Amino acid sequence: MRSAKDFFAPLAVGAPTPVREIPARPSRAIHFFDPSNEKMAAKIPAMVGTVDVLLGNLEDAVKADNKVAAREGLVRIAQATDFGPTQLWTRINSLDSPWVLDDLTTLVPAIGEKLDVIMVPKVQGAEDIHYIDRLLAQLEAKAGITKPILIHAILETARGVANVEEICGASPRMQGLSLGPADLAADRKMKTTRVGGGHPGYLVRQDPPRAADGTNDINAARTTYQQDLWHYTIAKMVDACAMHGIYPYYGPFGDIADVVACEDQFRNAFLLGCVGTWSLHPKQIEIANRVFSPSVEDIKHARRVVAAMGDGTGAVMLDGKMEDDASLKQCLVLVALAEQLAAIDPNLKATYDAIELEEGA
Ligand SMILES: CC(C)(COP(=O)(O)OP(=O)(O)OC[C@H]1O[C@@H](n2cnc3c(N)ncnc32)[C@H](O)[C@@H]1OP(=O)(O)O)[C@@H](O)C(=O)NCCC(=O)NCCSC(=O)C[C@](C)(O)C(=O)O
Ligand SMILES: [Mg+2]
Repeated sequence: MRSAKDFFAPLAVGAPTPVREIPARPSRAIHFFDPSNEKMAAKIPAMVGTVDVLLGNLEDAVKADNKVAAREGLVRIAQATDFGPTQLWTRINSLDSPWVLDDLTTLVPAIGEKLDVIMVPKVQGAEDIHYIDRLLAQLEAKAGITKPILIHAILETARGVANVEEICGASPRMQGLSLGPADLAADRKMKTTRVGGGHPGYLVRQDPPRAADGTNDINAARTTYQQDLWHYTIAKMVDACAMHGIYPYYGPFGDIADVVACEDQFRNAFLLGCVGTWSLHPKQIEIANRVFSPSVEDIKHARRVVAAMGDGTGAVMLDGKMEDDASLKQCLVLVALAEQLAAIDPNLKATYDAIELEEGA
């Protein structure tokens, strides 16, 4: 374990000083593209400004034969594109793969100044983060990179989930975590065959009604309630991230056609504390942007509570409900998020500004 006083010292002579706080940059949708897919790659420059994060994916979903083309394609796109307010991330290959070392030694010197975050798949424990942390520092120092590249870990093994707290606290570069439901399901030996989302077999059934003779009528029709397979893991991620001042994200929803269930999963994650999710197809960006932006109703209510609470102490009644310091703090989370998003999204700013006008009228 590093001494607390050394935690924020660079891990290589000449590497940039680690950040003390992870910037709260909007990242409602992390949009995945395969830089070796020419049709997809051609669409990326025009997507700048329409999505918070563009992520060049080098790992799974890129064919083994295309790994080099994907890496080189990402370098070309990054060098040729002005990303403006949109962040550029990449997902490198896993640490045990034959490609990851070349991913890092190619990307950092070529586009290190443009890369905001490197997503590391299949992280098992703090040792994986320590390895990337030191290597990035060496590469940054060699290339003269001026701002540290941040690290995002995907939780997609049982060991990773068990070690989630030490992963979050392993480096000042840690930006956040995403759920990797497909690999995680396989590693845990869950009996599912999907990429994220629910399952009709994972349910709770209503108790049987009483029959006339006082016994349970187990043949009566009973409602079933589908449960969320991912609740435990997401909640665990959210706590670990909050504890370390970094950001939790949902992850992929593979049923691209089912936009309704996708929205439900995204909203569950938003309500539980996640700041964003992945988008695998352009149609998921709009869903993510909408779901991970506080609604007009929530902001209206939050601003009323802030106004009613005055100096922030005590308790007041609003619409028949008690509001106090703790509900005020929840409202301030929403108000702060709305302000961050309005700063980069003019449509949202206009929507939130209109609430103020309505209130002032
Ligand atoms: C699902 C696929 C195959 C459907 O691709 P398609 O071409 O069949 O779809 P489409 O509806 O026909 O596409 C319409 C248009 O949109 C384009 N397009 C389509 N997708 C994109 C995109 N992402 N970005 C930019 N453009 C895109 C596509 O090229 C096409 O262009 P066109 O109109 O000119 O013909 C395709 O969208 C895709 O490959 N998406 C990315 C998949 C991906 O990155 N998967 C890895 C992340 S999930 C994961 O790794 C799991 C995890 C965490 O590891 C774990 O749980 O363990
Ligand atoms: Mg995976």
